Amino acid sequence: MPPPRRAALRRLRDAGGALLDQALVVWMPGPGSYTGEDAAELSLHGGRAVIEDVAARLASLGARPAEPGEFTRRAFLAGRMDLTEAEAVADLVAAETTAQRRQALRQLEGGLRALYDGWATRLHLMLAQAEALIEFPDEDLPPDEEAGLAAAIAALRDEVAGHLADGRRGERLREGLVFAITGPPNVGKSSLINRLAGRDVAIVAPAPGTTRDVIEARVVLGGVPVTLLDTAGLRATDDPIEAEGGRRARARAADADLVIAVAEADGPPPDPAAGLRVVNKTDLAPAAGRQEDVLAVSALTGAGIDTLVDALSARAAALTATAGPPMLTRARHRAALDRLAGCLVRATRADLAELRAEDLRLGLRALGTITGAVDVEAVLDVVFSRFCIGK
Ligand SMILES: Nc1nc2c(ncn2[C@@H]2O[C@H](COP(=O)(O)OP(=O)(O)OP(=O)(O)O)[C@@H](O)[C@H]2O)c(=O)[nH]1
Ligand SMILES: [K+]
Ligand SMILES: [Mg+2]
Repeated sequence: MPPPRRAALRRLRDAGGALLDQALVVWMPGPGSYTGEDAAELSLHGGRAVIEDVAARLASLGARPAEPGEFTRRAFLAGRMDLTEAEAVADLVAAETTAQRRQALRQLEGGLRALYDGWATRLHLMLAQAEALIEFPDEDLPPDEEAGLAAAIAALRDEVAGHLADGRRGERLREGLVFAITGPPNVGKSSLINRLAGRDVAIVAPAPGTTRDVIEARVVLGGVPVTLLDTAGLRATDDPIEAEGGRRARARAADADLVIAVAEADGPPPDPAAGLRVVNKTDLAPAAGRQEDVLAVSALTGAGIDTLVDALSARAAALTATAGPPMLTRARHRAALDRLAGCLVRATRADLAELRAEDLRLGLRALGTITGAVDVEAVLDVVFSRFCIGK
């Protein structure tokens, strides 16, 4: 082995002494390693045979391949990170865009951990106070103890509520957004998705009712991964296949983060209820695009497409803007914080001091499941099963 944390070139050999590869070898003794345990890293020439033969030799020496997320799981169990930081590792590995990478790194650096640990410290303090008020109701506690506790619980209740009311911006950035293109048949929805995706994802044809299935294209807008959906044109129809297309279009649009309603330049205007309104085919009727808050484009000539991309990028950025305090990034966190918020609301209204203390205790438990401070076994498999193998 080379000296600790120094890369050195070494010859790797099989059981009979035959050369397997030349490799860079790094030896990282615990506890100062990623998992806290002794670890060695081999940088091999990447060929399949090299990797298989070296892996077989390592297996014959007693090693086995890691489970998904096993290295990070061990790092968590060794106390080198909390669960929010472990999840940030998975997010960092999966990050497709700069904004996602930044959010993951911020969480890996302990942004969420600091916030939640701070809340846990305050809850512990409140719980101690609440219990003191049960144990020694008439003794020499300062007279404003009761009022101070009530104010502290109310303040945390409001902070948690504020953190939850973030428009799901952190989760949206982590998961990516969905923008659905909708409108009547033949207005050029498929032509538009092909323009925005920069490739031929959807069939374009002069006949109305061409698109039936929902067609997806992944793009990056404003640093955010966005799945664009092209949908069937909506109209009354006797054709059961087209009707099913319409049903799918409505269902997907209902779940989308943004609905882009498209209309034709010489037809009725786009749906006023949509998040973004576009008039297409302005090459045929140029005056039609001059309505307020409607973007005029031509999927055929490309006119106005840059402005549309800018508008979509601005929406994507606004839906995921994560300035200020660290953002909630996962449904798992949101579920636990919803429980905490409920406990705090009950604690502020509790008639009995004993019930108030119990609500604070339950709130602390809910918070602890996020960082991994309590109930660890129950959440570990959920967290680490989502990792890629090798991390
Ligand atoms: N002149 C002109 N024609 C366009 C424009 N955009 C699309 N078209 C044409 O309009 C017709 C319908 O386009 P599609 O993209 O298939 O329209 P769609 O809304 O997806 O249609 P359905 O899937 O049937 O609802 C095709 O013949 C296109 O070539 C445009 O900006 N200008
Ligand atoms: K069509
Ligand atoms: Mg279409």
